[in-house]
Parts: sequence; C-alpha cells; structure tokens
Amino acid sequence: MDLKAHIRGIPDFPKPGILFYDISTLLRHGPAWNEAVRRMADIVAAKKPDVLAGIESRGFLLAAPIAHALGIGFIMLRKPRKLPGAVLGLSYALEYGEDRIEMQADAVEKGSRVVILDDLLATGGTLGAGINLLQQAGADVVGAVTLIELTFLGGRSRIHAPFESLLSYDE
Ligand SMILES: O=P(O)(O)OC[C@H]1O[C@H](OP(=O)(O)OP(=O)(O)O)[C@H](O)[C@@H]1O
Ligand SMILES: Nc1ncnc2[nH]cnc12
Repeated sequence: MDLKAHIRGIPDFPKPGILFYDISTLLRHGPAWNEAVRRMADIVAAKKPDVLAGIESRGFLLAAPIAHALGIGFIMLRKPRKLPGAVLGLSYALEYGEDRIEMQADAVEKGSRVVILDDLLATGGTLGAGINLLQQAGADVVGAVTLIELTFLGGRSRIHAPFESLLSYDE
C-alpha cells in the first residue's frame, strides 16, 4: 500500500511558509492506519524493547497501538503541566515555535530498553528532547521511530539513538 497517498500537504499551516504534512487522512482510513502501525511495529519489535514511549499528541496515535500490538507497556511524554506527581522536563525549539515536553520521573526502570515513537521528525527538537529526557530518567533508548521524516530539515543530527522512519520527504 502507498501510505504517502493517504497523507496530504497543507500549505501555510500553522504559519506562512510551512507545508504541513497532515496524517488525519491516513488515520481516518482504517486499512492505511493499520498498515502504518503494522510496518512500524515490525521495525520496533526488532529492537526488542521492554517498553515504548510516545509523544503527545499525534505520536500517541501510532505509539499506543504499536505497544498494544506488541503486548508491552506505554509511557506518555506530554506537553507541560499535564502529568501528576514528580516530572522531568525539557524545553526545545520547533519548526514553528517553542515547546516543552515532560515525563513522570518514575516512569522507567533504570536500564530498561525503550523505543520512542512520534508521527513526524522535522527539526528533531521534539524527538531529541524526548530521548534526552528518557536517558535522564535512566532508560537505555535503543531506538527512535517515526512515520514521517522531513529530510530537508536535517533533524536526524539531533537524534542520538538509532533512528528509522517509514516515509521520507525531501521538500
Ligand atoms: O521535529 P520537530 O521540529 O520537533 O517537529 C516534530 C513535532 O511537531 C509535531 O508536534 P506538535 O508540537 O505540532 O504537536 P501535536 O502532535 O500535538 O500536533 C509532530 O507531531 C512532532 O512531535
Ligand atoms: N511540516 C510539518 N507537518 C506536520 N507536522 C509537523 N511538525 C513539525 N513540522 C511539521
């Protein structure tokens, strides 16, 4: 199945000059969402993770079904002030703004094998911050996987873990 045929590019969203890769059309097509999850799950399974981490909010839509399919646990990396209890946090730059990501300080066991997932790699700020956060918490980040990679933004240079994406766009 051609998964790219289910992803549309919307110009000038959320700011002028940004071409937004919209996965809503993939998510609302059952067989396409299923195929994306299945193909990402194969990549993830090969890394033999103990647990998966997903990034709010579009990342959850891929990471949670993959964790469920593999029968392993799921950790939420969330936008600020959403998680109760002690949290670890990091701020980072986005392609179109600034954001912060947080996780619960006790979410991972020291040395556990974690694969982190998101829908899309752009500048790599989000995924890079997620990896740093998991490492601070004591995780062994054995992989980082996204559905989409915008190669022209060079985000891979900020990803200090073995990285794979299913689909890449060079413009
Ligand atoms: O590689 P980067 O430049 O960091 O950009 C990629 C991130 O940007 C988007 O999230 P967004 O903050 O728009 O939030 P959403 O998932 O809640 O829509 C996307 O889902 C990634 O998490
Ligand atoms: N161009 C883009 N399209 C969709 N999501 C994004 N997140 C960061 N950049 C993006």
